[in-house]
Amino acid sequence: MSTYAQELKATAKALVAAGKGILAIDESNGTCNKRFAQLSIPTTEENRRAYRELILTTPQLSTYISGPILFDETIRQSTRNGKSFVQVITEVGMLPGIKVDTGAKDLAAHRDEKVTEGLDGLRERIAEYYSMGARFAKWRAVITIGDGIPSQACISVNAQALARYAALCQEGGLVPIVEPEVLIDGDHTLERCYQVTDRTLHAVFGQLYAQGVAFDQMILKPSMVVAGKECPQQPSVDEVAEATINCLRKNVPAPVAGVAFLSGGQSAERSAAHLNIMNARYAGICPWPVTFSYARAIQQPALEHWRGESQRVSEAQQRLLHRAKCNSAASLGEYSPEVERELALV
Ligand SMILES: O=P(O)(O)OC[C@H]1O[C@](O)(COP(=O)(O)O)[C@@H](O)[C@@H]1O
Repeated sequence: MSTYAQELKATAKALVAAGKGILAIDESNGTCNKRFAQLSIPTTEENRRAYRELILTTPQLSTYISGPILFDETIRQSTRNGKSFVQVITEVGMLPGIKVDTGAKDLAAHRDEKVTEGLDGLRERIAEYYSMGARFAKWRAVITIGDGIPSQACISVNAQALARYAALCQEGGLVPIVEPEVLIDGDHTLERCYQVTDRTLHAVFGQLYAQGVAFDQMILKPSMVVAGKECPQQPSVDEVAEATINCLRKNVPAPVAGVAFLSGGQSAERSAAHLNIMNARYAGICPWPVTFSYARAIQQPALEHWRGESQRVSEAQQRLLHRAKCNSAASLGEYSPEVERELALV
């Protein structure tokens, strides 16, 4: 048992407390710059810092957000006035998180498949992040659906790495967020996504068990069971919610502290609607809280409004808070068109 067991249990519980979710702002510089470039925002370190300051200083953010996940560059940054971001986060009662993987790289001998790297030196990096104030971590594995893929090799190596990362985190006092993302890219059906998610979660929990990871001290960050973006038969919100809950109930052990979804390229409204039905209809039969850990589905409207202009910060923050509030409502099964429309009244 980890010497941090009690602390890890308390942290994991706090991350998925009722009405709260996790805010993923851990885009690597490459991904953050890509999002900036799409909106013609100059891709500088100062703009990344200013954007993260906008997010982290949003008034009332902690009403809906238990903790933000940061990137290595961000955890070392401060506000314009010199207050470290970690201090900004902890002062309002949120928990600082950190992405510790170093990215999904091409998997040798397997075309179009990826394996996530970052295990070398991870024990030492975890110790440093803990001493900086981080209390949870994240590692994302990527599973692609396509002709003849995913291979069992891709699923196995990613599941093994996720479990090695999770065990190291618990040893070092960080709650691991275990994120196996089945990508939405492609024209596959909902059924195919279900099969692949089922295989993936089965392998991931097999490895977590085999490597001694404590389920009540971790959070699962899965993708929802959806049809591929290019699939002509798009399922209804109800179908996605039902398939996703069925797949999770089949594979996720009851002691797991919580499930916090990624948004994976779904629209902001759609991600909230799916999460809402899962909670409104199925909360009673799920042994774990079901909430959000979105990046794009919370940030995108704020980023599109800000566009790098300092005079738009306050309105961008209103947009961010609105999405956080909508998803908080969805995590309670209380999201509605009225909640969605509230921003117009601000
Ligand atoms: O490719 P990167 O830079 O690791 O970023 C991937 C992003 O995907 C996420 O895991 C999920 O984000 P989405 O909710 O936008 O799908 C984020 O936490 C992370 O920022």
